[in-house]
Amino acid sequence: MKILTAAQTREADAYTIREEGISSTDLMERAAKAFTGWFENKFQPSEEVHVFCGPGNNGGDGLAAARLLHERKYKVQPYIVGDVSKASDDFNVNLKRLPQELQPIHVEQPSAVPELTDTACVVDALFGTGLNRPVTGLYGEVIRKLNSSGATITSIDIPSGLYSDSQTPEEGAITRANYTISFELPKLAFLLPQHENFVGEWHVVPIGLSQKFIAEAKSDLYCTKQEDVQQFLKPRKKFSHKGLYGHALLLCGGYGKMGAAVLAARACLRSGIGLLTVQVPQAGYPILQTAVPEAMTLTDKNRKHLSELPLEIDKFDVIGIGPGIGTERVTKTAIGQLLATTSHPIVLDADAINIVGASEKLKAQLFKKKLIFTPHPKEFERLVGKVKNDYDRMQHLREFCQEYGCYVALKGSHTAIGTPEGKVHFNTTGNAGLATGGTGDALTGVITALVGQKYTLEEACRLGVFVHGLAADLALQTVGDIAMTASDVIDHLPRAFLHLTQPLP
Ligand SMILES: NC(=O)C1=CN([C@@H]2O[C@H](COP(=O)(O)OP(=O)(O)OC[C@H]3O[C@@H](n4cnc5c(N)ncnc54)[C@H](OP(=O)(O)O)[C@@H]3O)[C@@H](O)[C@H]2O)[C@@H](O)CC1
Ligand SMILES: [K+]
Repeated sequence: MKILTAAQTREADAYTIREEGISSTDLMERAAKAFTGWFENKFQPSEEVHVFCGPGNNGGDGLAAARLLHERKYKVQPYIVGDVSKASDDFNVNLKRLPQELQPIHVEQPSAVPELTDTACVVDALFGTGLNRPVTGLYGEVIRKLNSSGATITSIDIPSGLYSDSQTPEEGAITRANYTISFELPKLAFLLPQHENFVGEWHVVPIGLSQKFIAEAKSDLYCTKQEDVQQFLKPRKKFSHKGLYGHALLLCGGYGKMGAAVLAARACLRSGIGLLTVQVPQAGYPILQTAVPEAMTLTDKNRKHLSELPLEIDKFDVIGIGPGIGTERVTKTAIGQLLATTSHPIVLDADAINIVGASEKLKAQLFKKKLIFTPHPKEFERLVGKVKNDYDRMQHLREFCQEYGCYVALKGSHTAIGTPEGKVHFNTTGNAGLATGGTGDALTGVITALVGQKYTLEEACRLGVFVHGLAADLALQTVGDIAMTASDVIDHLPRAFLHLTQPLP
């Protein structure tokens, strides 16, 4: 699914109106119906609903929604905030459509906003994608009052004051929504962690914008949805054998961190790899052989740390390296050798990333190799330096991938996958249960397995991150996010793959 800018969304609206020959008022009615459809499923008619409308089409949506909710017997009070002498045409049409008994309160002073109780619902329709400067003055005061009220806030299209696709200036007030109901496509701002407290739980509702326009619109930004990964998921063939599904090598584990190797290995096996060899320091041999009997185990000559590469390294289809390896000198040397001597696709995680990030010499060896990095934000900063905010981080992600010709899965609640072409794919599965040790090791195993099965590096990243998050979402139903462990995620990988191959009810 593509992500468009606010300007492109306006063009999509205009194009749809032209192509379909419908009026902009009808499109607004569709949007308001899509919004109230969601709202009615969430809130009871017994709730009092306060709808705050600004002067543009977002305010027009608010007025239309107020009318529709009133018809469905909600106790609705619309508010018109600020000077609306230059309000949009569709705002004015919907103002006139308000029934006699639904008269709006005009808010010209912040004091006109009533004290709202914790049980009140607020619909925030002050500004949408037409926002063109930071929100200050009366509108800013109103937003601050709503934010501190304790009412449950649902924003129409986007929290008012939040810029859709660039950094909101510090002086601008932004609604802190509990829910955001966005039309047709998500906005880039929803996918960035710094906006979590403004956007709340977000949902996209379709309003029938032109699919032709969206397909042709230029964008490097995407959301990965289930139907996207299902398009390239490879079914298992009937007449197949393990040799067809790749032989992976995992270079993982260190003294006190053999668990990382166990988790990566178990996740790799649960993601369809044909054969798996794990090389661990000597101390890890009995652990691996006992905990993961399906994997072949090689031992390093070093008892505690990764210090060498296997002799027959060429026989492997893919190498995953990093979980639990530490940053000893001998390990740095082994990584230097790996980058210098092999042409394998390599998945680098954890301390493998830290080691590369700390050495200009190693970085110089990254160019034009088949590499996937899976850093969390701190590890990513070790690769690219300090970043200022989430937009800056995304810019660095694109530049790093373009410069080195590699893939980076930057982990977060919407993991962002950068590609050498400068595209970014945001993931849409996963939950807070993943914020626990070992889930990253599991992801390394999953992606390594997919590369081994000849998925392209881009497919392996997108499918790997998606299915790993989906496994966590399925685990959520039985263990919840507080108790979730990396092993729970791995244990749910089979159901996650099943869900993709034969969707469950
Ligand atoms: N197009 C369609 O058919 C459909 C559109 N839809 C809906 O329309 C929304 C976009 O509507 P929109 O383009 O009218 O912009 P919107 O966000 O309401 O605000 C513009 C107004 O705000 C003003 N203003 C801006 N910034 C300001 C500030 N900081 N402080 C104060 N004022 C500020 C600006 O005034 P001006 O800049 O002239 O002062 C102008 O009056 C979109 O999000 C979706 O909800 C759906 O119904 C589907 C069909
Ligand atoms: K809004």
